Amino acid sequence: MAVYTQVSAEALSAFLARFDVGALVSAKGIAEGVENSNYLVDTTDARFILTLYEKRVAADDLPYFMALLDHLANAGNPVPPAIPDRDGRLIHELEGRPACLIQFLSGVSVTRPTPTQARAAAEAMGRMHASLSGFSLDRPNSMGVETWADQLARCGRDLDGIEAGLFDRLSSALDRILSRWPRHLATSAIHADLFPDNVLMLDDRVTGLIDFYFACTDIRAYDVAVMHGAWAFDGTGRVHDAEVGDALLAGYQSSFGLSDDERAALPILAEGAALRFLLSRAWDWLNTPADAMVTRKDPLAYLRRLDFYQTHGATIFA
Ligand SMILES: Nc1ncnc2c1ncn2[C@@H]1O[C@H](COP(=O)(O)OP(=O)(O)OP(=O)(O)O)[C@@H](O)[C@H]1O
Ligand SMILES: N[C@@H](CCO)C(=O)O
Repeated sequence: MAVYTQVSAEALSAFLARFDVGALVSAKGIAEGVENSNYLVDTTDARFILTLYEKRVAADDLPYFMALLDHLANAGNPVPPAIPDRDGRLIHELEGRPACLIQFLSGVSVTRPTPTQARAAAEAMGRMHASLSGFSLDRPNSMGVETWADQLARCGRDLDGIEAGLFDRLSSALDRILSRWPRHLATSAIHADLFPDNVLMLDDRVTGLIDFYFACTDIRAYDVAVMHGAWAFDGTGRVHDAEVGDALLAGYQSSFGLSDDERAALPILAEGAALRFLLSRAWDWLNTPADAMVTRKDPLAYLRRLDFYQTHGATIFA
């Protein structure tokens, strides 16, 4: 569940009174998501998402995220901008937390994307990248390549409790990735976490790209690599779905495209993306009690992707 901070009806009514959005009708906590507290809020005028930012989202980063969403929404991308209050403010405080009232988008996230849905989602990512060429704000990637050595070190030999030999395997994977990382490729603002649960769809149409709280400046083609790892495998990471992977690349190509250098770098970018999610999941695995309310995500599902990309990356991205 993801409602860490309870909001009283009184506090919510007073909060909504700062906006031109009508009066409170109902508010329900949303179970999905693990990072922030989200509520579905209905008013006499419309439906909204209320997000209270918990500890993983730094309040100082919110202006960047909100500017990015605003830029993308103005360029016609299906992303949910924050609603300004009567004074034009986007970022507020509620129940002691930074909070934003966000446009509600219809659609549901798919759990097992079809090739057609994957193609549509990657097309939407390509259009987003096209819109970001004029976006000038910067945010370093807090989970980027420069952080992986520290993340590996802080997990340390505890990794071997997840799987025997894991620390050594990841140390050599990291060496391999760092020595080949394509630092020369074009950078841009990227989403950096465009998993199926962050894409809302109605049938085969993308109605929303959400959860921009890892967005940052990084190698643009890395966004494609993250998406490939998240979409083109089953949840365990054991089964690679080549049709979905090919559809993703075709969709991205049709709306934005990869240069020859970017395409050639996809295998190592995909290894890096697999290591990034492996490390964050492993840290959470080691530091979240097994009986916590939040479901821990399996780090080994990303070890399997890492192995797959090391063995087959050059072939599948050829
Ligand atoms: N703008 C929106 N319109 C409609 N539904 C939304 C919107 N934003 C979020 N949601 C719903 O709330 C859920 C949680 O949102 P989100 O993924 O942003 O949460 P999070 O806690 O940051 O999660 P994560 O674990 O994915 O980082 C989504 O799965 C979706 O169902
Ligand atoms: N999408 C991430 C969690 C949020 O970053 C994962 O599945 O590990």
